[in-house]
Amino acid sequence: MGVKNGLKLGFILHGVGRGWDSWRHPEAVIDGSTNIDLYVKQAKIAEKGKFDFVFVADSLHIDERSMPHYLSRFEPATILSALAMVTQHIGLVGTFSVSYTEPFNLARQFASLDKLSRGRAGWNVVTSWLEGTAANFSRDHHIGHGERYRLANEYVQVVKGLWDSYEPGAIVGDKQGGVFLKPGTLHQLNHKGEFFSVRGPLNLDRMPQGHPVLFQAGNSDDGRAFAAANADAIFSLPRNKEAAFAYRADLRERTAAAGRDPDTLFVFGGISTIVGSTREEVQRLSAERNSYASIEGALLSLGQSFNDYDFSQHDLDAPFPAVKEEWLSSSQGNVKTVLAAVEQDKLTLRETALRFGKPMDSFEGSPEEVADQLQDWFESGAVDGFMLGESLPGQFEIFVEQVVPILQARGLFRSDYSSDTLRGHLGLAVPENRYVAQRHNAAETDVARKEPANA
Ligand SMILES: Cc1cc2nc3c(=O)[nH]c(=O)nc-3n(C[C@H](O)[C@H](O)[C@H](O)COP(=O)(O)O)c2cc1C
Repeated sequence: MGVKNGLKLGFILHGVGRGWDSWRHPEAVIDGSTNIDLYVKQAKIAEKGKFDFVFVADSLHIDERSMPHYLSRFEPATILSALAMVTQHIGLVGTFSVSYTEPFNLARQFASLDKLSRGRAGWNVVTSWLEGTAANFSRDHHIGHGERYRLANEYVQVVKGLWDSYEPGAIVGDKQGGVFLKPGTLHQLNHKGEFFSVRGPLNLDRMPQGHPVLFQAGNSDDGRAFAAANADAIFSLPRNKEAAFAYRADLRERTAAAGRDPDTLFVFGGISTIVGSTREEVQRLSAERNSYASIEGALLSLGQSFNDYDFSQHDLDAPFPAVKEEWLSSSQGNVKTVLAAVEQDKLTLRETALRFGKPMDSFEGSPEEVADQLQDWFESGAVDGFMLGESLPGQFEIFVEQVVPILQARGLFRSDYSSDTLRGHLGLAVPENRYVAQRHNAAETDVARKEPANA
């Protein structure tokens, strides 16, 4: 099985824990989300397990009701740069919002991270879903949903243009000849569009991966269209295998319709695992995990996608509250999924919170049983890989020690890294610099004109 078609694994670094109540576990590290030792430890475990990447999620607005992990956490580029220095192979993926950054700054940050890590950077492109974010960035209003994705499309074109500012080998440093920069190899972008006006060039030469790997995580219609046009990978939170299969099939169709090879967009299903050596142990661990999930936490978690809506003001056992128009401007894909289920199954608020207001779903069982489920989803085309979150402290290490060797023995997952870059792990080509490509194309057209094919 080639690299490109092999199972792919990422791990989400979630400090104090994923969920509103996870911090109460006796082994949860209270300052975990700003604890460099914990991040280093987990990144090293992921690298020992030959994972493709670790992932640092982000958002830019909090209040007292935010998830504990969100309340105080590392800024992604900073922590990923630190992790680059203590790991050698693993990919380093971080979230950055197009709605609250400038393309020039972001292009520079990721080119820096790619150089620091020698080709391991990945950017999770998000548009930010929380209205309150605007007030942290000198704005009166958050940008509307459709406009956010229009902006995202233009933003990505700008950063890709900036990343191509330098042709490969532009800085020759010829001391004898007195030539530092090869003439004609540094280019201005001169972009003028609906949202951005950026001249360039970027003040950083070509990075090892050409462009970092692009991830995206919005699953609204606009989000999927954006991924199909621009991304190398997309995160999803599948509720079951059928839903995951339908989601990936939809993405593959959209990618082909956008004129791309569907095998170049990987779908990562977000799941966690509970691994035990006996059925009783699995049941005990599962009950332990559930004991750190309160209905209050579930309501807060549900509210997160609805622009942090406070569902606790409604009767838990009454039908789900009347839909508010503004919810669709928030995390639209998640909101539509929840509302469709509410409509179909006539759910009460409590039932909705219990179904959707929880951290990632889990695969549970012995190491072999968990490996079986991963294999089944992968081989039935429901996912290209998994984004693992930790269900209980210590479970990730158990996964690496007990499940990964089974996946390796079955030939599903790499036994060692065969590349040093994230693109290499995923089997993705390094994009050709646009100016070099233009010259290649012009040369080919020239040859074709001089040597017309025999009629
Ligand atoms: C595994 C996973 C990780 C995500 N990480 C982030 C993140 O770090 N920041 C963010 O704003 N959204 C993240 N999202 C996406 C949000 O949950 C949300 O769906 C999205 O921002 C809204 O996009 P949409 O309106 O296109 O659905 C993630 C989603 C998944 C499944």
